[in-house]
Parts: sequence; C-alpha cells; structure tokens
Amino acid sequence: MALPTTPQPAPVPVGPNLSMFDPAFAGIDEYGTPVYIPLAYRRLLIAGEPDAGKSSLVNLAAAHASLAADARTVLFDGKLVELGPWEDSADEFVGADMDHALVTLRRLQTVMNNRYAWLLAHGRRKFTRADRVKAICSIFDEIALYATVLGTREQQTEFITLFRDLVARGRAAAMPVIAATQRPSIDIIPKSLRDLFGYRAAFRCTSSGSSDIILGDGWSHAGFCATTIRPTLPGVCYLIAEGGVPRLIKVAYLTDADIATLAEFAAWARAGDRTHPHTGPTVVAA
Ligand SMILES: Nc1ncnc2c1ncn2[C@@H]1O[C@H](COP(=O)(O)OP(=O)(O)OP(=O)(O)O)[C@@H](O)[C@H]1O
Repeated sequence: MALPTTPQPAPVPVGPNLSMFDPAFAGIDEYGTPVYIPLAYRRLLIAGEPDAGKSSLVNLAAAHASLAADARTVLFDGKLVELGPWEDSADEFVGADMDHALVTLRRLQTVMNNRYAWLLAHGRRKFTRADRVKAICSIFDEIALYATVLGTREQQTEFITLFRDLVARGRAAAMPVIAATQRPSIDIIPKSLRDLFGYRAAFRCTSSGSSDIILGDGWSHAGFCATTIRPTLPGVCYLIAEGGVPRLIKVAYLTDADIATLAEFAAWARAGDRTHPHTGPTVVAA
C-alpha cells in the first residue's frame, strides 16, 4: 500500500529554464515553510550588523539573477569578494571606483528611460515575462561605501540621486534592484528611500532604532525587532513584504564551493547568450 505523501510546492526550475520572473528561493520560516521572493517586480533591501549573514541572501539573489535565462546582472561591490564570483556572468562589475559606478548608473538610467519610452509608445505600463525582454538586475553590496565613503561629495550626491531613480522607476521597466548595507542608519537609508523597497530583510541589529529603519517605524514595539536575533544564529532575519507583517526566516546558505559551482555554470550559460543575435544585446555595453 502506498504511503500518503505530503503535497510539495511546484519546484522552481534551475539553469536555462529559470526566469527572473520566477520567485527566488530565500529560505524557510519558523514553521519550516519555504519562503520565496518575487525579485522581478520588487526591490529588496538587506541590512544588518557585520557578520549577521547578509551575504547569504545577497548571494541567493545573485545566483537567481545570474542563472535566470531572461536576466542580465550589473554588480556593484566595493569589497569585490562578495559578488566577485558572479563577475564572469555579469554585464558590468563595479568595484571601489566611483567614476565607474556613476558611468554605469547613468547608462542604466538611459536604458530605463528608453524602456519607459517603449512602454509609452505601446500603451503599456510595465514589462511582463511574455515580452521576452531581459530583466536587468542591479545588485549593490554596501551602498554606504558609494553613498558616503568613495569619491567627492558631489559624486556621492549624484550616486544617491541615480540610485534612488533606479530604485523608484526600475520596477515597471524590469530593472529590479537589490541593495545591502551593514549601516542601517537614517543617513544611508532615509525613510523615503526605504519605503521604495517592497521587500526588506533585517538581519541582527544593535539597536531597535536600526531595526525599525529597515522594517518600518513601530515594528520593534510590536515585537518584531532584529536585536532579538541571537548572534549565534547568522542567516536569520526578519523579512517584511510590502503591506505585510515581518516573518522570521532562516536564509538558505550557499557555501563558497556552491557559489563557485553555480557561478561557473552561470558564466558558461551567459557566454554564448551575450553574443546571440536573438537574445538581445549586452545591455550596458558601450
Ligand atoms: N544563512 C546562513 N546559515 C548559516 N550560517 C551562515 C548563514 N549566513 C552566514 N552564515 C555564517 O556567518 C558568517 C558571516 O556571514 P556573512 O559574511 O554573510 O555576514 P555579513 O552580514 O554579510 O557580514 P559583512 O557585513 O561583514 O559582510 C559566514 O561566514 C557564515 O559562516
């Protein structure tokens, strides 16, 4: 006699059949339920103190975008080592170089403007999976580095303006943004910027104020505070979705070996794709 089986969620395809419009696997919640994030139409903010495990979520998102057949990636990583493994499959990789960051952001803005012009000309409001337009996923690991450390004050201001524009308008143009910071403070993430991110992950924080800066005002008083996450539990965070209640989740962990394997496959898959006449030009190429 066959044993009764527990219904399983439909598996998300991997490799060439994976789409940026498929939800990205993030981990499990406290009841063991799988948690997915729809990256294509959302923007994801990841914040918390050093060593809280932010890079596990950054890498999951980078893996999803790098492996998705209908996506291109633009990576900003001043530390080089967090997103570095994904460089070979990226259209552009920006290190600790403010000039390069600004040139790349200006190009992304131009692409975004062109996409909006196309939408207007076709009487449309947003791109969908059916349009077969490549999503362009920009990932920033340590926005504070570009917003407050590198370059001149004028360049930092321009960076913040361009970054904010990409976050604000990228969604309908299929240009999602994922940004991480270990400095959840009001100067790096003002409320008006925070509220543009439909998904926000608060890893362990040192103060309830920092936790609220990520999740939203009042959540720490309501019992959802990232200071309560134990330091011995890296990779645990509160994840809030637009209009929802924070969920405690354990982010899935990719080891360095996993990342190397996936990144190698992504680079191999993209190598032919970039030059293929029917799959679109390299988006931020000169
Ligand atoms: N999801 C996870 N599950 C289990 N362990 C994890 C997880 N995420 C991170 N860790 C462990 O915690 C350590 C620190 O994590 P990580 O480097 O991701 O922190 P971080 O918040 O990105 O730090 P920083 O801001 O300094 O870059 C890792 O080396 C790893 O051992």
